[in-house]
Amino acid sequence: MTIRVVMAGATGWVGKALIPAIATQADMTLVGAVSRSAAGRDAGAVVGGPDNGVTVSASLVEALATASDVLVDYTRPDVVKDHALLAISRGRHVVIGTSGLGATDYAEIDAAARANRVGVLAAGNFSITATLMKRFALMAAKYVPDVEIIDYASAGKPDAPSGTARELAEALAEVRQASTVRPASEVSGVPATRGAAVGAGEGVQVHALRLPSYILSCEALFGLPDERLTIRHDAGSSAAPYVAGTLLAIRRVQQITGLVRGLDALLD
Ligand SMILES: NC(=O)C1=CN([C@@H]2O[C@H](COP(=O)(O)OP(=O)(O)OC[C@H]3O[C@@H](n4cnc5c(N)ncnc54)[C@H](O)[C@@H]3O)[C@@H](O)[C@H]2O)C=CC1
Ligand SMILES: O=C(O)C1=N[C@H](C(=O)O)C[C@H](O)C1
Repeated sequence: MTIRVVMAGATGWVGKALIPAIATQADMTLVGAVSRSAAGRDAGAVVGGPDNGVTVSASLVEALATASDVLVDYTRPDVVKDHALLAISRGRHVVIGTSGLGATDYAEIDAAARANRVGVLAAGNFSITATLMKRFALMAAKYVPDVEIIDYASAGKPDAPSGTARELAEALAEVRQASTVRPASEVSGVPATRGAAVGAGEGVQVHALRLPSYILSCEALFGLPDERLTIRHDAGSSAAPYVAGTLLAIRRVQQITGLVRGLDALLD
């Protein structure tokens, strides 16, 4: 049966790439789209393609009045959690691309999804190579106890750390061995320059840079005496890398109950 998809953030950078991609998939159909600025217009036309017969809604509540299976959210950090909880309460599965949420938010979303017997698939980064970076970093953490993350993004990015860095830090914090580095709390000077510990336990230090010219890059640095390993991902300037991973998530989320975090969970 065709998967009926609602896209929130339809006219955004990622939404504009996803809507035409969904239209070319034989096993899914766009049945709803949300954008306040484009409300009332045809969703295909607002992203620069042919009409697709879907009228853009001004709110998610409005879009969910039509029957659907999966909500895909690429909106804003201050919007995504309410969207996810609303869709879950209406029995929809949810694919979360939007950044800004952390372990505590995801625990709440997981509980709501289990209570409503739906699936949620959230990934800080739906690109294949960013997912491989996470997988390789988790492998390295088995052998190297000391790791820190540098998160590079554009000057105007509204959240820090990025979804990519946050998911990576939280995953590494779960598997890391005890650090050999002097704790930031025992450093004199300006301890905040040591970054923020993200994740459970001692966490992983994350350093978020925000500067013009960056798009999004993420680096996991592992140090041992006299040697160092850097695992780095660089995103380019188009949203193309996130399309295939999001389509995969749309296909798989209906087989899940509760939350799965990270595209790596879907790769063999
Ligand atoms: N997980 C991943 O692989 C990726 C995640 N992202 C994240 O996805 C989010 C969106 O990224 P972009 O598309 O670049 O942002 P964008 O700013 O280009 O698009 C966001 C869209 O959401 C709309 N929006 C805001 N509030 C809304 C609401 N209440 N209801 C409906 N629509 C609303 C905005 O008007 C805008 O059109 C960001 O948090 C970004 O960090 C971006 C790229 C990849
Ligand atoms: O805001 C962005 O642009 C991006 N955000 C995602 C994040 O927060 O990790 C990832 C993507 O590469 C671009």
